Amino acid sequence: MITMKDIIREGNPTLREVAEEVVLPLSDEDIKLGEEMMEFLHNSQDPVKAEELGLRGGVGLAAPQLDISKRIIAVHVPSGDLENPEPTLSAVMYNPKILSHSVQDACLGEGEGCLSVDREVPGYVVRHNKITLSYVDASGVKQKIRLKNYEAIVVQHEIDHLNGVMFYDHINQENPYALKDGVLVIE
Ligand SMILES: OCN(O)CCCc1ccccc1
Ligand code: NI
Repeated sequence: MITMKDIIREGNPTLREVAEEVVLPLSDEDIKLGEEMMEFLHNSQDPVKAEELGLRGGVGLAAPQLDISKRIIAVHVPSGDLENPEPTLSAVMYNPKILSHSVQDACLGEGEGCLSVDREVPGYVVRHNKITLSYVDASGVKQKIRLKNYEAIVVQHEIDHLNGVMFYDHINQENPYALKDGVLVIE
């Protein structure tokens, strides 16, 4: 089971590597890894388990954060509405690829954090508001989906990890809260 000790922190060179494409058909090892990554996200969002296991809550995780330089990410975005417990996005994605994106940019009003970064780094992380994404799912089936707003932000954060990019690389050093006209701030 994945816990915080398995997550590498900034300074580890793996976080700055471009990860390798996963070989298809998916190996049992890569399928099991995806399952463990998703299990970590579920546990990290369960107050009892997160407390027991000392987990930081996360809505996404990328294999390079486990010192595994493979293009695998897991995302699990809860709906945040107790009436409707269905997550708005839950998937293990192999070889995810952004096929196209909106001209419109967006950022989270509260900025971003990262399980591999044990410090606050304030500032807007400007990303694409909408993306069209392809990936291979855990059954080996090629998927093509469109995401927007928070879900699109999360997936871009994870795909950045596959390319050795950290969220703070996007923050304007001169003025962390500088915003060009038209950037959507998602609260
Ligand atoms: O890479 C996953 N991770 O470090 C957990 C945090 C994920 C995340 C946090 C804020 C905005 C988008 C994504
Ligand atoms: Ni991260």
